[in-house]
Amino acid sequence: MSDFSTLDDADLAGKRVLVRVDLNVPMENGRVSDTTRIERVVPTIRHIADAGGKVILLAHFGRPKGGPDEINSLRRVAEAMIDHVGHHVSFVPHTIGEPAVAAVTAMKNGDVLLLENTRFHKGEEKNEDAFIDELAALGDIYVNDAFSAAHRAHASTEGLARRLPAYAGRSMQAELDALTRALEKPERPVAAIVGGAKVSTKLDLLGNLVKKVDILIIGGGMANTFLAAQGKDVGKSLCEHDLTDTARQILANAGKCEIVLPVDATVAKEFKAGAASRVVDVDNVAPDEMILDIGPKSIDAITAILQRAKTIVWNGPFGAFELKPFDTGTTRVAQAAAKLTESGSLVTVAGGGDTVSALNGAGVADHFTYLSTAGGAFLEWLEGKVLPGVEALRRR
Ligand SMILES: Nc1ncnc2c1ncn2[C@@H]1O[C@H](COP(=O)(O)OP(=O)(O)O)[C@@H](O)[C@H]1O
Ligand SMILES: O=C(OP(=O)(O)O)[C@H](O)COP(=O)(O)O
Repeated sequence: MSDFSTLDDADLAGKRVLVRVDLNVPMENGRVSDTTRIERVVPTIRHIADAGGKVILLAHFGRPKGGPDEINSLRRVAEAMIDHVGHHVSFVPHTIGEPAVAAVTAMKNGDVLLLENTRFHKGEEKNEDAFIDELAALGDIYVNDAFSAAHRAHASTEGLARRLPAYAGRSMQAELDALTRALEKPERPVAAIVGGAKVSTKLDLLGNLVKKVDILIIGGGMANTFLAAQGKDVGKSLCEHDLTDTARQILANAGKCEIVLPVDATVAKEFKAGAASRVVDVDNVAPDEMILDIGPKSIDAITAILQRAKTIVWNGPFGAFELKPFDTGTTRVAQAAAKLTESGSLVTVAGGGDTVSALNGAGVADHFTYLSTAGGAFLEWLEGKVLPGVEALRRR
């Protein structure tokens, strides 16, 4: 980590420290359902607070469209943080402007304050100078502890690092160290598992990923788009029909990489826990049904691949794991991977807010080689891409 200044290099006492964290945590019924991302930033928060700095947390939540909304407010996340941080975490429902300035001005050394969702301002995702200026006015120094958002060149992940003295936080350091250690020279065959729901933002990655891995296993909503690209009727499934051309190109240009798609699926007519479901081959999904998980034949095929792989990298669940029984595919594959890790025959690295939540739910999180907080950022790092949030921290 000699490329970066870290908290060990920073003079923190009395300073207003803007700390970018990733609090884009899974929520169920209005409550944080997995606290991994919160737990991972606690060492940085405590270090700054204990050194007498004022900790001003910046984070995004969800993908709000055009301004503030209650569902994407960080208020409930602030409440969930208090148990973990061991300090009171104040919350102000503003990111910039007079109320944010007033809240920062009232802080004492060692206080922790969370500002409202940075994405409530269009300048965040556009990385606009005017928004960077408003954020920079709230702090003396900047710390980035959000590796999982480092693939975004946004004001709070990239712009601020160019404006203020910038440091890598403890979690940022730990992620880069752990991923480098586990995956710099991976034992082959390497299998990547990519599933989940962020099809449009992750599909493009697969074109490069097939050049890096020996086997690409596609699941979740991502697989539905590939099945549609093969001309199958996926009914009401989560599917990006306008990306089927991209999916077809990825299949056509896979080269030596073996691409594995589900052969069967658990389908239902309703997107809810306990919905009446049936198992069908992927050719037989009815127009009013949606694929909510992979089926037993697919689970067997994937666990057989794990037996011959030496390394797996995994982002994105195989199904809508929050709704039982549609967690079955993810849980069964995760349990098989954990067993092989324990026996020493497989290195298992998984990442992503929901993926980690699913693996925690499956009771295997402690048995994987490494769990990253990052999903998309982890995949981009794996592709060898420059991550803007990491790049901006490098000493110049
Ligand atoms: N077949 C499916 N249909 C609908 N949603 C799905 C399906 N498979 C997976 N998902 C959803 O994908 C979400 C996680 O995707 P994503 O955000 O890409 O993962 P991560 O946060 O780990 O990077 C979960 O909320 C899960 O319910
Ligand atoms: O949850 C995140 O990414 P992930 O789902 O790929 O793990 C990050 O907070 C980035 O969110 P974004 O994909 O809306 O930019």
